Amino acid sequence: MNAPSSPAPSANIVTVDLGDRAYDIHVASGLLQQAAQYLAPYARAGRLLIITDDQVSQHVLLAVANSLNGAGLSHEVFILPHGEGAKSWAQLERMTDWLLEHHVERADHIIALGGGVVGDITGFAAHIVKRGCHFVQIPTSLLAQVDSSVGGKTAINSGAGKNLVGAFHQPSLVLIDPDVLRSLPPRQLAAGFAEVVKYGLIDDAEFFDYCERNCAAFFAGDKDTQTQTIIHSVRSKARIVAADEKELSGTRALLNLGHTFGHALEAETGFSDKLLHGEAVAVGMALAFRYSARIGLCSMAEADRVATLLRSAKLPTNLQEAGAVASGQTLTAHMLHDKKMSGGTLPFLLARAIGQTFLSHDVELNDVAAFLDQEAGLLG
Ligand SMILES: NC(=O)c1ccc[n+]([C@@H]2O[C@H](COP(=O)([O-])OP(=O)(O)OC[C@H]3O[C@@H](n4cnc5c(N)ncnc54)[C@H](O)[C@@H]3O)[C@@H](O)[C@H]2O)c1
Ligand SMILES: O=C(O)C(=O)C[C@@H](O)[C@H](O)[C@H](O)COP(=O)(O)O
Ligand SMILES: [Zn+2]
Repeated sequence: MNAPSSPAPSANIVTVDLGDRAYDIHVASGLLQQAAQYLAPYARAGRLLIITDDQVSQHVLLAVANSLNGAGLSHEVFILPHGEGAKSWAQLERMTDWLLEHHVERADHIIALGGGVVGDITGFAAHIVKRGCHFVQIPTSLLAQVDSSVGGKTAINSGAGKNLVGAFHQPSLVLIDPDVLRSLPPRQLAAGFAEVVKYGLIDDAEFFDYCERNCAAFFAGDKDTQTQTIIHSVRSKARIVAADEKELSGTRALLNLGHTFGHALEAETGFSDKLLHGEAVAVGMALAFRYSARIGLCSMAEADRVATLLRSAKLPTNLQEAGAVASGQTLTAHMLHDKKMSGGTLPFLLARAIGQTFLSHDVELNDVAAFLDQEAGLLG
């Protein structure tokens, strides 16, 4: 069901154009105070099931709860522990048991209120409970607002690696209120900015310029800059997802820029708050550009420009800052679990310039390992 919702007068709406699974992303300041207006069509018998985490429940839940209460809608809340460790079989089992105890029905919409962790695991639970129900994304971290809430990649991590058990399952609606970023810790804001910069690096050099010019205002909390940045990012993501929903043609794989390196670093640091996903992606993108320079695809000046912007957002750009100084062989062993692996080879996202990323099928993993040894200072 794609229930109609009357947007707040000032809401910006971006549509993810996926035919009968199309949905809208509403972006507006103060949206959560009006959550009931958007969620009422999804409340079966006047009740909603909300999944959140133990930090978001302290900072954001009240605004949503007040809105629902004011509209006479009841809700039940399931609280995950915060952090990447919650994307686990154990938490998925707890969550699905809870949903079943609360008599979730196939036509129901579960509400994911939180960062990418809450969104990814809730989306996956929605995909499997009763062989598939629906969900609404209310992303509360910058990373979730600009990236994870859009596009329907849902997953948990497995012992073998990142996001290895999951499904494509699109949400029915995405509600983004930039105001909630006020309570987001600065380190988490920076982590989300890495995925923002990614859109510039993929195919939008002009947006990369915008990020350079507006980075200071963004981190100073300028509301207009933050809102425009979020809107531009979700437009990019919606466009790429609509072109290649299930990552079949290579277009959506562009969104994986920096992630082959990044996921290996997250695995090496134990999927913990030692290295956040966005931080791992920042290091991964800097590495992808330096590797592209090493093999003569782009200039080192271009790679330096990427690292400079990431550093000005206080993001790590090398293995030392990531706390993941490991041998090339160790890191490339993690990469063998990458979901892009095909026929025993791993395509890599490389770049000819800022805004000119492409999927290369010619990369030798041994050469990547040698590059990483050099980056780690293990070679002369
Ligand atoms: N599905 C996708 O397309 C996709 C895309 C990118 C990332 N991801 C996944 O998203 C996850 C990372 O997401 P994330 O960076 O949002 O991490 P997260 O969900 O752990 O949230 C970051 C932290 O901020 C807290 N938080 C969130 N919103 C807050 C707010 N408004 N105020 C105060 N605290 C708040 C959370 O409790 C958490 O501690 C990773 O697992 C990554 O793999 C998925
Ligand atoms: O939506 C996509 O497609 C992405 O690749 C977005 C990434 O930022 C995100 O981290 C995604 O989960 C990584 O995809 P995966 O397929 O490698 O798990
Ligand atoms: Zn990512």
